[in-house]
Amino acid sequence: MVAITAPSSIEHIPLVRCPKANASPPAVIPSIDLSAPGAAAAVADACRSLGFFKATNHGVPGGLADALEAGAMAFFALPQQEKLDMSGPARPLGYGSKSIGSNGDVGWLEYLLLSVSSSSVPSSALPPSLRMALEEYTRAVREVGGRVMELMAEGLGVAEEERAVLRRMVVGREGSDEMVRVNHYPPCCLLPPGRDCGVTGFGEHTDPQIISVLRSNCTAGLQILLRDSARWVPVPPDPDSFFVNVGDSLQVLTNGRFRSVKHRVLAPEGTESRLSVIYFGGPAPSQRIAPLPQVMREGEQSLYREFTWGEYKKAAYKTRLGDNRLGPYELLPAEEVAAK
Ligand SMILES: O=C(O)CCC(=O)C(=O)O
Ligand SMILES: [Fe+2]
Repeated sequence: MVAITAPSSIEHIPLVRCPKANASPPAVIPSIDLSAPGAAAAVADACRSLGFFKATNHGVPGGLADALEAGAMAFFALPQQEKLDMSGPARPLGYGSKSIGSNGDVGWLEYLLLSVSSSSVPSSALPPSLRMALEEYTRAVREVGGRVMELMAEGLGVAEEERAVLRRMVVGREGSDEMVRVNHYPPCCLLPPGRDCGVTGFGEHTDPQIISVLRSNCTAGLQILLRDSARWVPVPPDPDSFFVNVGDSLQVLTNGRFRSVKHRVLAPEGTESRLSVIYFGGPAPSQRIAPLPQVMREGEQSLYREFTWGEYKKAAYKTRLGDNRLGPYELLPAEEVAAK
């Protein structure tokens, strides 16, 4: 079973501007049919080049996401105080509005950040229908994450009997650190439309975990950074598919073969809200994060000083969203790591 728990100031701070990404060919985002032969190679290619791809044919019934979306929109429509009373202010878990983390990052959004535990009984006071929808959805999406991690291992050339090496760090592992985040970006009309800047919904960052699996409604806003050309491109929404992000920890576990993807969200300017739900797959706090022996070539040096997930998470909570959180752990100058 999947249990969702939400422990406990909401701050109103000035908003920041987000450049609109240049229009670019939509085909730039790889779309991978998870059930097709060759999926493992396509996943590895996408994780090497972009750290990001769209996953189709994932087996999760659309009804689960629809139920969650309905429950989440009903929750976000409640008066502010009720939302806070139900889930507590985000510290970092709980209900947050405009402020992300505790280091001054702000965005045009409200959100619920919840931990997912495989054993504990849900203690959150969220409306039961929302909690149930979250649990069902998370159970299904975690499996997608697990399958993708197996494909990643296969695409990295890990021997068949060890292909569960990444999946086992997260899925079904006692004490693993899985979280789910529901982001609601109401339409923002603070800036006149047609300018080359909008309002930041969620500032640029990489996700610190191993993997993130995102699903949104039909409202656009997500952008990713193409590392090679240093260009931000919009990700056209697709509610029937999932978007997979490589997280910082996976970058280290693969000794830089896979690269975590910088991404951000521009607040919607039309009449429709954006609603996204992200499953974050993190390992147990004691998990050592260092290049996997299964992927290292003979004599290959680690590019990173090793750390535990608990240490990295703690450090991440002390930094700003856009900081290079892996920087302090790099053993080679950043340019050399980027050139690898
Ligand atoms: O809402 C989105 O589309 C992305 C949000 C995000 O990157 C995050 O919650 O880490
Ligand atoms: Fe993110």
